Amino acid sequence: RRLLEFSTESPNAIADDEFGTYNFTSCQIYCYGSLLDTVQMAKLFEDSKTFVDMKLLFSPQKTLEDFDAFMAAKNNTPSRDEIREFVDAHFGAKGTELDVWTPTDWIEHPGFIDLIHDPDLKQWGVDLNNIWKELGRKMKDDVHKNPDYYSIIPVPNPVIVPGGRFIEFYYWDSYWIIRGLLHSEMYTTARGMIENFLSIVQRIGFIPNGGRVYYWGRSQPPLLTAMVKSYVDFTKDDLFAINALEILEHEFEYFINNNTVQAKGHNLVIYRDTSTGPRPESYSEDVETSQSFTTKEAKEDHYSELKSAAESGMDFSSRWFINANGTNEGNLTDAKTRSIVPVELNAILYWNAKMIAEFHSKAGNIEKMVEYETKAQKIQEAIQAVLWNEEAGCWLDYDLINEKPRNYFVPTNLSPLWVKAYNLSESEKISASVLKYIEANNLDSFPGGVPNTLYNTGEQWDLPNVWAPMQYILVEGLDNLGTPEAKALSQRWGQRWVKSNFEAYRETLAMFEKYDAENFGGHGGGGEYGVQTGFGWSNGVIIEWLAKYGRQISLSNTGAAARSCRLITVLGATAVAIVGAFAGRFIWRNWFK
Ligand SMILES: OC[C@H]1O[C@H](O[C@H]2O[C@H](CO)[C@@H](O)[C@H](O)[C@H]2O)[C@H](O)[C@@H](O)[C@@H]1O
Repeated sequence: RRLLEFSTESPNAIADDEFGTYNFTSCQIYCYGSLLDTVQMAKLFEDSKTFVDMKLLFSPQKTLEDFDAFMAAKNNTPSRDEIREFVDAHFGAKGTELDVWTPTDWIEHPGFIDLIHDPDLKQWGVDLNNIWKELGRKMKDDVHKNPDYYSIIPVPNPVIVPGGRFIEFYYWDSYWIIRGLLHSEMYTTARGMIENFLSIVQRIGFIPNGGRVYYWGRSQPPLLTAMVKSYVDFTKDDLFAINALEILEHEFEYFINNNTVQAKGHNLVIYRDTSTGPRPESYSEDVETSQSFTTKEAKEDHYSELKSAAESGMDFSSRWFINANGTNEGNLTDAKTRSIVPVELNAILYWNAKMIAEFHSKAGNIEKMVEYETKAQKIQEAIQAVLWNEEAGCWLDYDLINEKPRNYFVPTNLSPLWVKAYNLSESEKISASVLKYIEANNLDSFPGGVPNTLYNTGEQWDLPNVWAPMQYILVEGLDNLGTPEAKALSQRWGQRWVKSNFEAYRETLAMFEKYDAENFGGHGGGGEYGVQTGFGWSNGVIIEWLAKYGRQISLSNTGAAARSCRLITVLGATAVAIVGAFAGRFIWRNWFK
């Protein structure tokens, strides 16, 4: 059963038989249509996202009427300056719907700071904890009163945003942000963000990619249940999870019902998108890459592949390219996201089913617990049968077009370790295979972290870029595996990531959205927008790992050696002083008395 039906009358109206209907009126302006096309193709702004984040000065209806009149008056061919005048007269500045917000539960000295020994890292922990105050955003009351005037999706509680051009919540980013907040003991802010997501599933049926109506056709890796689990692990508030169960099940079923495909006789899940047209926030960029396609259908397919890649969170990457030869070489026109079964999405859904089963067990709903354990079991079997690759010694994405595994490294190939989506009794064997895979792909040879792929295309989710969530999946996955070798590598990679992020911070006083695998302390680049700072998930991962490794990491051996020397000097001086005092007393007593 498809839970969500997209109404044909108004493509942005989402009718969900269990969770109500939600209609983004402002989608007529921000998601599709002639106004969006005219303005975005005029390229008025350096960043295409700027226009779709601007506030409407009049109702969507009046704006559209004025636009029709404007186009008629200009013979449907207005100049760039005339379009700019229209925009100036009808739109206000971007981001005015949000106030910077100091989280009310922010504290100056959360306990994790005391777990850090190195003084410079300790100060960095303090700085990172301070950054939450810069990334806090609260919606103005007017957003709730007049939502049609904005592209922002109204939510009840303030949020922590990623930073830079990303001034609204992002779905999967929020998982690492929330874990960071929990380590910073900001339980109310974390809970508020989770409640926003729960309210969104209730209103819309699923969680869009980010907090703007123009993301309405796509989600991101579904980590809401894991956010709830993190909150409960920190606060022991089981009731919070139990009360959320209906909504968590709904999100799980949404993915299963809308994204399932068949591979080798098993049900597995892919990324996909349900909207039409180019990405509103990168409109002209998508129109440009669509030029190589001649028919309207082919262009639409291309847009869907790009938006499905955005649903994966890895926009963009050679991971999603399938060229005519069935390999990953190519460019965005080769994107075939919907034909690739991604390891992590299936692993995350397995994890969701396990966590939902666990929450049902806490609630005493035994039948439901068994139901979700069974669902988890089925997904695990499918992952093992289709995605595990004995020859490579790792899990691999699966190409549905050429019916073959895609033997290209992506950190997500190891994501089943992170969520324990494998037969735990085989940990020793899997550990040996995976460590061989890591060696064979030379993954330990990069000073700045494990890159996202081994192929440099200039896209931001390719070599040499390294991303915090991916380091997290690798490091926590290897740690979970539990063998001494896997644990040792996990610790080394985790500590290296902390040191390399610190080096970048020491030089620039900034936290970056992505880093550079080839340069210790270097930040990332490439893709369709400049590298952003802030930055939610990078801060979250570092705070968690400062708490985890803070007692062990020292920034430099030189520093450690200097401190040891100082200690020896002090001890030596004390010893000399004591011996001297005894000698003095001896001489005084025996010679002078
Ligand atoms: O505007 C281009 C794209 O920007 C976003 O993607 C990137 O930033 C997100 C926020 O940090 C992150 O979740 C995503 O993984 C990044 O690739 C946005 O999510 C895309 O939909 C958008 O097209």
